[in-house]
Amino acid sequence: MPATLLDRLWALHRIGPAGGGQDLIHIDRILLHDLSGARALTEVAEKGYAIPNPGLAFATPDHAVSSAPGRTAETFAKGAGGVKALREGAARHGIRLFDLGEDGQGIVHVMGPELGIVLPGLCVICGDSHTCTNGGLGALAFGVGSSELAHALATQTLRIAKPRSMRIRFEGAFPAGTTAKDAVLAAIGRLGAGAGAGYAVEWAGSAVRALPVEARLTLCNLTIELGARIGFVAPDERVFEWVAGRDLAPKGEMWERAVAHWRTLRSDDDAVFDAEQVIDAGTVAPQVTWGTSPEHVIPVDATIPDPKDAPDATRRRAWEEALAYQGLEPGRPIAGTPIDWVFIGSCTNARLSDLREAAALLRGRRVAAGVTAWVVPGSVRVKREAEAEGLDRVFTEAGFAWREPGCSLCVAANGEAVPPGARCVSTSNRNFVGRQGRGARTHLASPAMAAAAAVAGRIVDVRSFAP
Ligand SMILES: CC(C)[C@H](C(=O)O)[C@@H](O)C(=O)O
Ligand code: SF4
Repeated sequence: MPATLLDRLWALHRIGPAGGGQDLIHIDRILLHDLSGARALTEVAEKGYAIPNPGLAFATPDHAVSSAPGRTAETFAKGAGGVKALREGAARHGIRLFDLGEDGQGIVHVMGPELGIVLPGLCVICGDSHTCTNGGLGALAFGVGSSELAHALATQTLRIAKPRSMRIRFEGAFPAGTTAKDAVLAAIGRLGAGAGAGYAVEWAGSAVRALPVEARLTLCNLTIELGARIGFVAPDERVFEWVAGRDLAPKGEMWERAVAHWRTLRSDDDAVFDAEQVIDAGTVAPQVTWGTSPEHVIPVDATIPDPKDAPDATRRRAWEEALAYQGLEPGRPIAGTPIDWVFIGSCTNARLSDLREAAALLRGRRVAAGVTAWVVPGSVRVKREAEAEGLDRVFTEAGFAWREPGCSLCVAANGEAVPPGARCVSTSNRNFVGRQGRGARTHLASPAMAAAAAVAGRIVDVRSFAP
């Protein structure tokens, strides 16, 4: 029987049937952050659970911590309780914590792959919907609730139904100026924000195989915005090279054995998927969202859609509401829309390669008057590596603020927010109503598009900006 990569990953972790159509599966790594991770550790304490394998869990604060230079857990007072619970729970059980100011701290989905906590083929959970990011390394990774986290901490298992399989292939080559962010936004735009519900998505095709590893993390990051909890790319030699030498990656003889195993993690050529989509990579232009769902996305050289053209009444109403919230008029080009803020950050686009792409656009240029522009590196490592290359100076000389690692304006859960009515081009993954602050208007785009917008003071086609 030909097998999909999902079949293989599932078979590697399935312990047996758990009733009700669910399986009991083994969990290899558990990641804990200052919101859901702190809640899970509190639940563990309340229920009196033991954590038999603390070496398989890792913690870091990222969500409700200030990104201001010199920040501590107390800088954002409302977040301090979560950080305290994370610290106390980690210390009590011997779970490794990458704390504020320490090497390794960062957005949980950035630091996990970076430190080799996440490896190809592992089953990874975190109390966070963007855990699917880790699929970029070929891991089976998904978000869970904090009670499930507590259960997994106590038992190293979870009950879950095997999802159906969907393959989305980008065939051909992406044009110049098109990034993984544009590819996944375009897929969500064409297929819809609910298209992946109930599926695990394997991102495949020649254009995906050609993507660098960090771009695959970006691609998988937005799988949840397509409605699928799980997304992955079959791991290949590029991934093994990227993982090699990381702090917790296997070494020596164990490395050789691991790579031999990882090479088996792929779908058979004749595997059959429950659903399959093929997108011509050559048709994907740089994207920008206009509305309040990631599916409200258009190529940057397109016009803002008219609700009259919506495919049904539900979407017509949604489009009208989105345009009203965003303060946009249908039928006008999205390029040229004046902006107030730019945010380069988040688990989508705050790795070193993302900062390099943005910095390449900014050398010798200045942020437009009236635009507030922030870079929030994804982790302490990203920040240090960027500083070693002088990227921080490129950003600050252009007029960007260079801040401390965390989620920051992606979710505005740390006291930082885009002001009401202000328009922000953001490299994050969600443009929901109020996501970046009450009344804030978000336009999702790639790091290069965000940098170009900062310089122009308006939404602009990155292809008209020669580096
Ligand atoms: C706060 C957290 C649980 C949440 C998530 O699950 O994704 C956040 O990270 C987000 O991106 O909205
Ligand atoms: S950066 Fe944004 S999307 Fe990623 S985990 Fe943090 S809040 Fe969620």
